Amino acid sequence: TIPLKHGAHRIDKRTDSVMAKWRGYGLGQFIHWGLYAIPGGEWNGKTYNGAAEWIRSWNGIPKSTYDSLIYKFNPTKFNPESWAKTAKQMGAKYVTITTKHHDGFCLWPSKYTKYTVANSPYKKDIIGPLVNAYNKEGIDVILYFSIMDWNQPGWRYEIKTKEDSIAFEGFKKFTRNQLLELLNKYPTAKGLWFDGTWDKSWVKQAAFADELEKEMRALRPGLIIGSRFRPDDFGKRHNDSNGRLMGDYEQGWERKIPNKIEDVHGNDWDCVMTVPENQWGYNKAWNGHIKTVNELIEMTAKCVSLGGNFVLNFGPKGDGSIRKEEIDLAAGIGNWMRVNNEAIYNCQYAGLEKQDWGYFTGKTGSNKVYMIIFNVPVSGAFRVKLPAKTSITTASLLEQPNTTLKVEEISENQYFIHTSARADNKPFVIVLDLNKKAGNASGTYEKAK
Ligand SMILES: COc1ccc([C@H]2[C@H](O)[C@H](O)[C@H](C)N2C)cc1
Repeated sequence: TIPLKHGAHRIDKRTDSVMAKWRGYGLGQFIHWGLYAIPGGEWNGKTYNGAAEWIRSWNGIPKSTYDSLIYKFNPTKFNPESWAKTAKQMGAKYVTITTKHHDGFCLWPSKYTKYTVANSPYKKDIIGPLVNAYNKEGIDVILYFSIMDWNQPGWRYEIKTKEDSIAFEGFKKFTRNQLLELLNKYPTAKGLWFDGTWDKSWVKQAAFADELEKEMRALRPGLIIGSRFRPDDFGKRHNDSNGRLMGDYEQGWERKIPNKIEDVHGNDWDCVMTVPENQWGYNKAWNGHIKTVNELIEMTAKCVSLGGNFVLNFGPKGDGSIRKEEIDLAAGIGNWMRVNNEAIYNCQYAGLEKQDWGYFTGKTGSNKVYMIIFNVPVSGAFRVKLPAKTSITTASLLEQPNTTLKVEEISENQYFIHTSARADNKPFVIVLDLNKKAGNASGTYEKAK
């Protein structure tokens, strides 16, 4: 291996209780909210074709015009309790909230810049009431923070001159100040979700980022920081130059889901997903394919079946209300989660061979395996293949626990589970009680060779 001073500092998954709780969340909510929600992807009757939260980078709106949107930020319909209730009803166990996106506008009254809610007509802190409202609903909060900050004069895409490096040193101090400010102002935040760390300037800051990460972890023991924060000695991100994961979980699954367990490389991970193809901030038009409740339930099941969490993004409007389509999706997902969340919460990769009818999830530390069914075979029988010396004690419908299902042994460790035809076309769950934990002895997946 290549000797690194600032590579991964931990080889395997974290084993502490804070991370174990994160591992079991299953379903989360992402909130992208800021000045970009005011234009909502359009300006002067023209539509911006990129992601709405990137509209400042479009030549359809002058940068100074965008920056003066701070004087229009007055979300009269902002109601943190109703946002938190929507997430609770959906079944989200954690929420990731943008404190500052790339445009540099801070949703908290930061002492280190004027470009915050404090200098908007709204005046008040947004992050504090959101953290409190979500925590009151029993939902943990992760703070999204963009290192790249288009509002900061000291930010540089690349450090070319002496002047650049002096300016960037000031920017690094500013960044550290804001991060410590966030951790001190919102002590119940469980983690930080970093973004905007791909620029040439930042990937040269291995030592600074390593020091800062250590300082934040010391300030907030148990803090969860993903793979997208710091570069290693050679500027490698997400995985260091020895292929080891930086941070506590893989953040690379953005709008994509792994297809097989080998793709996960034995890491913790979450998938952050947009409802349209690629819009995080509020976008009026919402062109193209808008994902349905069933699609989103299947994405949740697929993520949990491969040992990850699924985090669905909401883009509240500039006035602070959440659009009806998102409210309806949250309600639809919640209706399914209310009945079936036992197959999602505190479940992991079951270590069983994937079958066409859907996804296996395994209850952490138990012999229970769930079959989340999306494709009913024309035969009506659901194939299950178990490792050697593992057998099915009982099979039942999660929604009707006392109905045992017929289990037909086909051959050594292969079975057909039979169920009667179902009226609705909703995904459903079969629960298997096995005679011992599925997969390998530890029930968790061995690191990919
Ligand atoms: C360079 O292409 C990018 C960079 C950052 C993003 C941001 C999005 O604005 C959103 O915040 C997402 C989580 N993040 C990766 C999207 C595309």
